[in-house]
Amino acid sequence: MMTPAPLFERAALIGLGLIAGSMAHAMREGGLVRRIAGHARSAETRDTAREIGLVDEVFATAAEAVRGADLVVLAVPVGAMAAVAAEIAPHLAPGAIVTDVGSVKQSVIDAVAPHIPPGVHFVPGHPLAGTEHSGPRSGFSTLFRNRWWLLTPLPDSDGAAVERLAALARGMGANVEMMEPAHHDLVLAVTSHAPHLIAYTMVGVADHLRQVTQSEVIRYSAAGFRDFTRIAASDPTMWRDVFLHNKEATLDILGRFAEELFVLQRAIRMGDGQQLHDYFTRTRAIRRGIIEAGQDTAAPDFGRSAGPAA
Ligand SMILES: NC(=O)c1ccc[n+]([C@@H]2O[C@H](COP(=O)([O-])OP(=O)(O)OC[C@H]3O[C@@H](n4cnc5c(N)ncnc54)[C@H](O)[C@@H]3O)[C@@H](O)[C@H]2O)c1
Ligand SMILES: O=C(O)C(=O)C[C@]1(C(=O)O)C=C[C@@H](O)C=C1
Repeated sequence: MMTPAPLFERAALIGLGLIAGSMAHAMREGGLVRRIAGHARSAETRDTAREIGLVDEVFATAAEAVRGADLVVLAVPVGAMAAVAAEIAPHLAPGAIVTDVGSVKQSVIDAVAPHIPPGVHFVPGHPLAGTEHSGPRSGFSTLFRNRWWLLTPLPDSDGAAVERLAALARGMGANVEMMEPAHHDLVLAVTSHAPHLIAYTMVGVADHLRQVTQSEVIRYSAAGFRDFTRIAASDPTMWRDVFLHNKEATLDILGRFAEELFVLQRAIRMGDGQQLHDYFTRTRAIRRGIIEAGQDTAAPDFGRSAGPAA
């Protein structure tokens, strides 16, 4: 059988961490891109990338990496997108597709779009897949399998560029959907950003209790809390940037969360077992609905946390 032609001739991955690394593995495995160039700021990351053969060529500057690329992927923390876009702008090839994988969309669009020259297509995106690990050794080819890859094209985005990028995401095993950037940021504030902040907080509370009681609180943690510790081990720079760049939506959701928490707190104080039971019955149905719809993307066989450690 003939192997289909690659979708892109030359990809440039800017930032060689979990997401770029996983893309490199998946693009190679699927024969989706002919050559892959990469840029990392630190010499240590560049050396590691060369040592493990993560990409075909490694460059010390983003400007060099994007030269001649028909696909450019910005895979740096959200707060670094503007500076990277400004640096690469004069070096982008005409007709190139620029995308990003940032966890927040509107602020990335505001930061990147003004730098994109005419004739270059910017199509923002976000793979809903990750682990608590980071760095060039943490990527693995199955990360995106059966996960969503949301694209948030701009009103004037080129349809053919959007479709080519969607084909790339599908080639890596993802399911592609289009979404408005502001809606994306609200949805992710509920499903990802606020939960991460809650996990960080719970682990902080347990650590504080450990200090106050001088006891091994965390050592005896049960499964539920262990899941919190996994999430709370996620990259500090990435998550600092997510909260600073999805401020309004996250604060809105945290406000709603606090209201619900007070309702349950009151039910416990009042001994209102019926209210607690009704609430938990409703949330159990939501989880069961997700599983019945085949959307349990948290299952281990979808690669969540299954990748190598950083
Ligand atoms: N980790 C996840 O679960 C996940 C999931 C989906 C999307 N994302 C998004 O993907 C992007 C990358 O995240 P990751 O998990 O791969 O992080 P990572 O920490 O594994 O990799 C990021 C890389 O970017 C580099 N970097 C930082 N600032 C830079 C700069 N100014 N110039 C060049 N390189 C720079 C870092 O040194 C690092 O190598 C982020 O925007 C994040 O929001 C992450
Ligand atoms: O599994 C994890 O470690 C994740 O938290 C991945 C996760 C998520 O919240 O689902 C984290 C951030 C992203 O932008 C996308 C995916």
